[in-house]
Amino acid sequence: MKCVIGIGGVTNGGKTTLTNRLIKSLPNCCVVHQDDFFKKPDQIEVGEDGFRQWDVITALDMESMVNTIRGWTENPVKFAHSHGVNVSPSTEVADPEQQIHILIVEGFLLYNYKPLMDVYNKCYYISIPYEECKRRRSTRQYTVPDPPGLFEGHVWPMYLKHRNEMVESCLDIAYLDGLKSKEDLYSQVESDVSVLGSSPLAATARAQPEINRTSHPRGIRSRWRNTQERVRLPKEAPARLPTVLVSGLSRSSQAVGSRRGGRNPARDDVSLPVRRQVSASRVRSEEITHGRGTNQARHEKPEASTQAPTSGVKNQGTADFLPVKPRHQWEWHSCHQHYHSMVAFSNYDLLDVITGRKVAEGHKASFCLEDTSCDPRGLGPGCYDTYIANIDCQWIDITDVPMGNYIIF
Ligand SMILES: Nc1ncnc2c1ncn2[C@@H]1O[C@H](COP(=O)(O)OP(=O)(O)O)[C@@H](O)[C@H]1O
Ligand SMILES: NC(=O)c1ccc[n+]([C@@H]2O[C@H](COP(=O)(O)O)[C@@H](O)[C@H]2O)c1
Repeated sequence: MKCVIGIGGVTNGGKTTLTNRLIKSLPNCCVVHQDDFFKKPDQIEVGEDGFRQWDVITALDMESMVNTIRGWTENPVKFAHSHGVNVSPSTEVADPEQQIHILIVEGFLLYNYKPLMDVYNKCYYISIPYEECKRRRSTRQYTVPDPPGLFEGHVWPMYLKHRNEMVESCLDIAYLDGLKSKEDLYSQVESDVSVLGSSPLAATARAQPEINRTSHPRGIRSRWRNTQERVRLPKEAPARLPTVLVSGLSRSSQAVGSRRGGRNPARDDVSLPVRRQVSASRVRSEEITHGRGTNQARHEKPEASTQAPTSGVKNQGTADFLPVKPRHQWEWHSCHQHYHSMVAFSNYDLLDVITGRKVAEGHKASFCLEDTSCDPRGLGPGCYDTYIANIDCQWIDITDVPMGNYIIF
């Protein structure tokens, strides 16, 4: 029986500490650290904000990480041997399917990479508040030290962005409060894991004294994904789908494309990211024009509003990024004074910079996505489209938002 446990969470939340404690007590337990898959500094892009973009998925060699996890899935005993992990003697001889094998995958961006989403039998996510995170981070030495302002300007905004995306992905995640003591966090996870020991498949593992089988609250068992299912990983590295880059921040869209001009049988599967950070720019109180009064009309600009910043959308993939709707179905938007080929491309909300709480909601922004630089049909590979900030109807109503520091997501 194989079981993959994800220990995800904010930087310095205590992921490594918890993982190290677990591997000491769990039988036949291997670990994959996401940090080991960071690309070299010269391969990390520098954003418009001047910071190296360490906290985005493209800073990591995720294909290599998937391959490593696949290696464990295919032969956990061999994997354990090659990683210096002792396996219990009975495991050496018995049918591997009748033994417990655990893999802990630990990292800050575990649940934002589609090929890995189905891999976990159990997902944990550790959070700590902004001030504590900043404090812990200030004492940490990474291979490349943090330049001044990186935490506030890049690390934390990216954490909020990815956490929001993760929440929207509806993965079944158990949230852990990283302010709890190290021992409390360990006990909480260990009591979940001990459920494994009571599974009929784990009969042989029951004899192992190092699993402390504490009683567990009702219902926890059902929160485990079926560990008898085989861990699913893509057979090959994911195809290079059209990927779009917005304002220097990239994330794979889940779009399936075709060669330019060709038929695209999967067009209706094109699912665009509905939420995208357009910039980590801070909306300072003095930048917000405050006026009272409400204005609920959908396309009427309220007295107090802030405008979404300019966003550039670039197709970084190798296939076309095409609208789902044919041209005759595109809608004329009088507010923007142009046609829209897709209803909802992005959604800008205003979040409190520290708590990440949504304080004001922008409406869904639709786009027509035509090449600014190349051909006027969709976005070809390497082409981009720009939506400048002064295009109307990209505002967020901040009439009822108190003065403060916010991020537009
Ligand atoms: N539960 C906890 N309470 C207080 N400090 C903790 C806790 N867990 C970890 N730490 C401390 O926080 C720092 C970061 O921990 P680490 O496990 O390396 O975090 P991560 O792997 O999530 O980046 C370390 O100094 C560690 O000792
Ligand atoms: N390991 C490295 O090479 C390296 C370099 C620069 C920054 N980082 C930082 O590592 C963090 C993720 O790791 P932790 O979750 O262990 O803190 C990211 O926030 C990133 O900024 C790592």
